[in-house]
Amino acid sequence: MDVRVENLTVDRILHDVTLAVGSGEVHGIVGPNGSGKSTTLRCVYRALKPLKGVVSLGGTPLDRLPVKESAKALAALTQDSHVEFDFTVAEVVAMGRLPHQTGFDRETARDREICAEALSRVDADHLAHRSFLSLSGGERQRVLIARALAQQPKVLVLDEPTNHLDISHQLSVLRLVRSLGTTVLTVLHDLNLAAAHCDRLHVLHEGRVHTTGTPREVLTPEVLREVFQVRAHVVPHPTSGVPQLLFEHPEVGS
Ligand SMILES: Nc1ncnc2c1ncn2[C@@H]1O[C@H](COP(=O)(O)OP(=O)(O)OP(=O)(O)O)[C@@H](O)[C@H]1O
Repeated sequence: MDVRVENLTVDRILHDVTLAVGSGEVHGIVGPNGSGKSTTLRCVYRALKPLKGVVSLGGTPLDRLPVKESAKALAALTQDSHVEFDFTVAEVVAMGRLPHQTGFDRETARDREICAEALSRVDADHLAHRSFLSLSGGERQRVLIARALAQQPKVLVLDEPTNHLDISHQLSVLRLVRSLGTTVLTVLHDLNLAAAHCDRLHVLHEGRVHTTGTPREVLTPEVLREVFQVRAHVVPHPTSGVPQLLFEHPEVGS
């Protein structure tokens, strides 16, 4: 299922943001703090109604898609994905199945199987009976990713999914996300991870799309200087060839 964002405008925050994610592609949104990345995602997962512009899922504008349908199609891991009450991890992941259930439906054996598999994919099956609130930041993040996977969405929207994760889990979560074959739109702060794991990147700057393209097209010293105000060397990764950035220390050559 493809995602189209056209001329998205949110009062004083986003200005005519347009981007498209092809079905099954993994796209990253990158940009400095406050550039509008989370606000763009909020419009996609329907937490925010734009002043102007349209978000479409599979060619249908969100305002013509019943909430239940978009909840089935799209899962979001957000900066506000909080769990307030003392649920167990298994209960939190089971919430991912709710859009697929109706009325007084009870959880089926298949639901439980899907949830167990989702937990196992993020290396968290051993946490199933723990209280969610007792988990570390990284463990919580993996459980919230499992909840999104349990939803079996066609589109995954992720706001900094590697937050709190150690390097091994950062890599395994991004590899997993890529292996799903699901359409993914993710905000990532780490530009090297974004280059390695995304098909295309959209660089946001002051609420506008500054540049869009493959990591090689987008992550140039010029864009990094103009948008992020850093000096960087771009070198090919020795095995994968994807661009990787080496940042210049501020006092070096300044
Ligand atoms: N509800 C709101 N009311 C007023 N300003 C807002 C609101 N939501 C976001 N903003 C502002 O809009 C700008 C963009 O915010 P957004 O969270 O989209 O940025 P971001 O690129 O995700 O930033 P970060 O990298 O720091 O997470 C920021 O200046 C933020 O303070």
